[in-house]
Amino acid sequence: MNTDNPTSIPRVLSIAGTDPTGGAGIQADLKSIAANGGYGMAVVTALVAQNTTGVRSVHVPPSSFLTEQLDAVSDDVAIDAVKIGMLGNVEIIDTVRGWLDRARPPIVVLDPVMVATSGDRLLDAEAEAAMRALLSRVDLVTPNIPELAVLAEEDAALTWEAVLAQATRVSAAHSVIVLAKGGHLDGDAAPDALVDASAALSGRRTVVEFPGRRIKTKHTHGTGCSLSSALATVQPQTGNWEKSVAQVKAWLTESIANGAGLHVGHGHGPVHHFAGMWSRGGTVTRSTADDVAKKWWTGIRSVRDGIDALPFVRGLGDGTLGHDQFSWYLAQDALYLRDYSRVLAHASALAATTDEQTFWAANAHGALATELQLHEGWLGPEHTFDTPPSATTTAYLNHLLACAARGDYAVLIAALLPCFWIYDDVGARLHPLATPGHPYRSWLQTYADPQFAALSKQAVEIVTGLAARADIATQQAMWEAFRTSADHELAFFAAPHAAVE
Ligand SMILES: Nc1ncnc2c1ncn2[C@@H]1O[C@H](COP(=O)(O)OP(=O)(O)OP(=O)(O)O)[C@@H](O)[C@H]1O
Ligand SMILES: Cc1ncc(COP(=O)(O)O)c(N)n1
Repeated sequence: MNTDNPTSIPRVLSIAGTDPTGGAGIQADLKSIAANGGYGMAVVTALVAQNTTGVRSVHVPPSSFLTEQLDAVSDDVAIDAVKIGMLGNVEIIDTVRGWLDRARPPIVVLDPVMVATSGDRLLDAEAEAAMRALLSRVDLVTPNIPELAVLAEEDAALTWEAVLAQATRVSAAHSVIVLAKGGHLDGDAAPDALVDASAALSGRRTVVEFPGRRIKTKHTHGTGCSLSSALATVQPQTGNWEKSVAQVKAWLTESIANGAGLHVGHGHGPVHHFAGMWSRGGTVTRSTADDVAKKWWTGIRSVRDGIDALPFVRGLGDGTLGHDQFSWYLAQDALYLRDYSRVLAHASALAATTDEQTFWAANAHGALATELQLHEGWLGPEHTFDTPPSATTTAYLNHLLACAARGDYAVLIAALLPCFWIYDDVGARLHPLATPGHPYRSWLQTYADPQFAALSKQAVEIVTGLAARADIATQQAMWEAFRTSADHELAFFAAPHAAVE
């Protein structure tokens, strides 16, 4: 693993030929790298006029220009892994080998491209020895069955057992890990195997097999390119070739299975590199926590305006609120706080992280130790719970307790949020009105507590952060729970004037 990379996004360079139809070569590599979580870069060895039916011609730029491209990347960018694909001829192989010796990238995967799926040669016959010589500079080589035979200087293996034996000889002769690929086998299986003659794989085994089912499709153009570039991307993330192959094979199998759905070309079409990502993650840019916060806050604007316009809130601000109404409100609020604290404790019990567990537990404690104590100061400790709960108080608490009982953490904390956020917002407007002589001065002054504002901010961050990461259905359920609590907040502030003349 490259410890110099301050992010978890590996910077992966593909050195390969082109495919203007996007299914193989650097075009496939860049898609594979992106699909597997890497930042893709590409240096072109050869421009290939090809499509899904075959190769028409190959243009190889001067090797000095290849050197310039390679140096342009390595002079500037820290490279975490390199994937090497089509090299074409001896001069290109030598140029890339010289650059590998200078740049010394930490991980090198070689797909020894020799013949395209269409049967067209992509490597000069006389370059095969140079390709073998390159093996000592790479960590992993990914030959298909015919390419493995060329590397072994033997005839092509006819059975999977013969493939594994041949791969073992190549691994031993060139001190390289071989990923032997069964894509060219007949039958229902499409196995692959990591073969390391130095037995450095886990359990000191020489061969680790990855069984696979053959998908009935003709759309396998670029599978080798996609596999090798995905491995170069995943290996810096796992640091373990067995894990990397298992992960990449699962991704590639899904991508092969969905290739036909792309309807690209009349021959061997490409694989669908983003099949899994698009179907499960979607292509729409997801909302950030800030976006969710803005959307929810705007969504309850009418509730907030309604609260500001209530005689209770206005009267509390200008001091005209009747004492009976204020006492009635305090008594209901005390009842509310007692169960609200229980629901906060429930959120703490369900929290996925200890930070959030602590946050909700601390607020459960705060609701009793700080807020309820304040009410006792006004009502008298012995009378705090004298009053029966009003229908409004019961309705609000039932909503919170039901969310707790259903046990969905995301929905529960969304339901708890309005009590932080709306209270903090109303308080910010009320506390400057605490002028000397105001009958509720000491009450209004409690709204000025910067600690509560900080807790409210933190609650907003936790809830909207979770909503931003949640799937659409959960996000919708969170919004519903949040909006319902906001409606209960409005009803709660309206209730004193309905109950007391
Ligand atoms: N029909 C298939 N079903 C499932 N997996 C397959 C199929 N064909 C190839 N694979 C897998 O795709 C990867 C590439 O294998 P393959 O042996 O075809 O390499 P390749 O010939 O170098 O590929 P390319 O088509 O790019 O030349 C391997 O993991 C292999 O198991
Ligand atoms: C530039 C380039 N590199 C590699 C391949 C092999 O891929 P496939 O065997 O699937 O055609 C290719 N066709 N073109």
